[in-house]
Amino acid sequence: MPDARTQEIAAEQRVVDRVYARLDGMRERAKALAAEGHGRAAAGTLTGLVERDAMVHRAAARLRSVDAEAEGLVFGRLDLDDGETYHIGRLGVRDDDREPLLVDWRAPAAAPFYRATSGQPLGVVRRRVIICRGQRVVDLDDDVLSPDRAGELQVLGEGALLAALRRSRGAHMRDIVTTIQREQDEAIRAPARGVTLVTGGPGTGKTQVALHRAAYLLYTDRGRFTDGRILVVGPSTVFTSYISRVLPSLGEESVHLRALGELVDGVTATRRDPAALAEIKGGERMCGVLAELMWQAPPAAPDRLRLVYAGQVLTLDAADLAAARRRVRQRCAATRTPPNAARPQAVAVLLDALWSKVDGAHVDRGLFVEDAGDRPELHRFLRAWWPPLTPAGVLSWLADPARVVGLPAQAAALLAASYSAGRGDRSAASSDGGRDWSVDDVPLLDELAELLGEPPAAPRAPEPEWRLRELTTGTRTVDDFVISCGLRDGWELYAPGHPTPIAAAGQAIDNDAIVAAQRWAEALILREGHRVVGWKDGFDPHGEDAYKAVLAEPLPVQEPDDEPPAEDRYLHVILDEAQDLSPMECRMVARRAEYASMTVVGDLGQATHPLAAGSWPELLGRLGKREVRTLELRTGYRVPRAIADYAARALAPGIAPTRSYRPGGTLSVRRVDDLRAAVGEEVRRAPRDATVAVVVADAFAPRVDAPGVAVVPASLVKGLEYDHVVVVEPADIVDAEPRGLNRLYVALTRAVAGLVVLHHKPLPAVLRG
Ligand SMILES: Nc1ncnc2c1ncn2[C@@H]1O[C@H](COP(=O)(O)OP(=O)(O)OP(=O)(O)O)[C@@H](O)[C@H]1O
Repeated sequence: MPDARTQEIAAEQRVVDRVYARLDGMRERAKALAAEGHGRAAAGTLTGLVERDAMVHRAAARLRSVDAEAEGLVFGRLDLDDGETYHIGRLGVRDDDREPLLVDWRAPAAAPFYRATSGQPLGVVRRRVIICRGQRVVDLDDDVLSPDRAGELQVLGEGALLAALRRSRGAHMRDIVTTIQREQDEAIRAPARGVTLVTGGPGTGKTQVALHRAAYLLYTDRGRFTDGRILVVGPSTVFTSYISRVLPSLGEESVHLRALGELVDGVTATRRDPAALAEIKGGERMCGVLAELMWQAPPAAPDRLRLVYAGQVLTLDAADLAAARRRVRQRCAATRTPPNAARPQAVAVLLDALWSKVDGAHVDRGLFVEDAGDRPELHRFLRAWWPPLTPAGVLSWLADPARVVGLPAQAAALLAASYSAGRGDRSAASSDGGRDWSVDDVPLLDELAELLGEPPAAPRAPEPEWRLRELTTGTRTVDDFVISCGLRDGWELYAPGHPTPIAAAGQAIDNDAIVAAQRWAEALILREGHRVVGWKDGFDPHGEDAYKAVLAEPLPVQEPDDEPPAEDRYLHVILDEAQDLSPMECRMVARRAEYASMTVVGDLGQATHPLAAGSWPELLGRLGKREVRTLELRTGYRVPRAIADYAARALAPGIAPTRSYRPGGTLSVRRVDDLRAAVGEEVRRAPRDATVAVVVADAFAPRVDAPGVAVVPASLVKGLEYDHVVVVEPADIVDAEPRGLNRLYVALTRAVAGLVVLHHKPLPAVLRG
């Protein structure tokens, strides 16, 4: 006779088997639907159901393939005081009669699984965590909620939580859907609108909350948020790669996950600049530097323009051209025209400047403008003097310190040096590929993209002929389009409301060939946004020799779209490690969050950027967001108590240390003579299947690097965790940058099981004693 526990496991196994059998049925239905092609496109509930089945099936198939080790689809059960029971899983599955077999963990009915305590049972009498390996139930963990245990239970599903915490780290973060804790659940299920700020110390699950929240939002409003409308931003590509499996393991893939260095299309920046440079590039003063820079002459711009007109050689020298460039900028400032849309202004200013060089009152200005404005040599000159600009091209100009306007000389020199020496490419015309941009450059590229405007798709045609050739025969307007055999040879086309012809066909069309003239007029009318539906004879009230009146109707007008293009628009932006954003990075994120609600996640105690905001209101102000609901996570699940207490010595004053839930952990602090040898020894000593990281000051990394040792520069360790961490020479980490102590705090809070601190120099004062 099997014992009670074995029987319970067998009962849960039957439920799990039913769920998988049902999923197989859904797969068959989805396959049949695909085989029928689009024949079943008819709308209706049945189609809706089949679509949903196909979607659930796809998600389930994905869940199974993500991670062979993943806990199964079914992981929980709630027994309620009214006798009802629910099984809870990674997605919702219904049986043939539409009765729920499995409740999605994000559904309201599943909320008590993460919220009920003995003090506040929410109708729950028992919460059960079902532990599966694939499709097999291997264990159960029950919480019986009863009033006499009120106040006793600190965490939900303690057995399952401890088991989860004991599992060794893999290369990727795993989801926590079976063991989400109450305060985490409140943050995950907070309403989507406005700004939700989630704060908490290292290891309190902020990143997990951010990712589970993305999955939650997709569940609650899939119609709105699906197809890449949620953006998750992390600090580095190492970090985004580390967390990249969590959402797929929750069955969700349509979220955009990007590191800060990847927010601008076509750029993948992974390198960070040293603090002094990051401080210059991250400051809002750079907006002014860039706004000045983009109006400067491109490095390859010619400094002389020569044009022969009516036997005269007209020349604009470097000073004339510099003055012309200033005038173009003035004209553009008045109309807020960006440089990439300013070619017409550049043409007009150059023609003005050339006209000022023409000698003789007998020359007609209109004829001069018409002739000179059409000259190929003028347009060749313009292509080099006013080329379309790319953000990458313009940013590279900063390699010349003389171009940096608005920064002290020392900062300008430092900035310029970062773009020379093979970094970047000074040519505006070349493609952006292959440049070694730093993460700190990306907001500058983004800013420039906005300032420069889109380059015109094709070179602008010179001023239309008809505008330059206005007739002086007095005012006439017509009610319809009219082609008229005009005062001069050839045909003229009049448009309703225009006192002068909008086009003249000159000699090119034979006056007798009316059909040819009509075809010519038709093409122009179409360009004006009208369609010709017929021709009729009439008479010209103005008395020209011959005429044809045209019947035309407007082309359907496309309603202007108030909303920006869909691909530019995120509806929710989740920002992890937000404490570290510079003002320029905030501007870059704010552009993407203009139409979005936000979840901002971070820990001021881990702020390492020299320009990091001093408070959350300051950071939210930089993001242009105000209304905010704040949720704080207070319990740490990563760092064992002994290590957390030691790390807290490096915590900035005024910030409360995190209460650690994780048991165990070892800490060792040693002074050694040979750091390299000691590091090697520590790495060899670590358990075979454990993840190990050696964290060192960035500049020190090459000296420790040795075969088999995973050396992580301190600047890249944020957000990551390892079973064992060896922190090498804390004094170097602290001395490397203005917020070195915060950096050290980050490094000391990465270990899940063991922390070893190795030093040769004296320890920083806060760690002594
Ligand atoms: N409810 C939970 N159940 C199981 N594990 C959890 C839970 N909450 C957090 N963890 C684990 O704790 C570790 C830290 O989580 P996470 O990285 O999300 O914390 P964080 O607050 O973002 O940390 P940091 O600020 O250092 O980046 C992870 O291994 C995570 O899986």
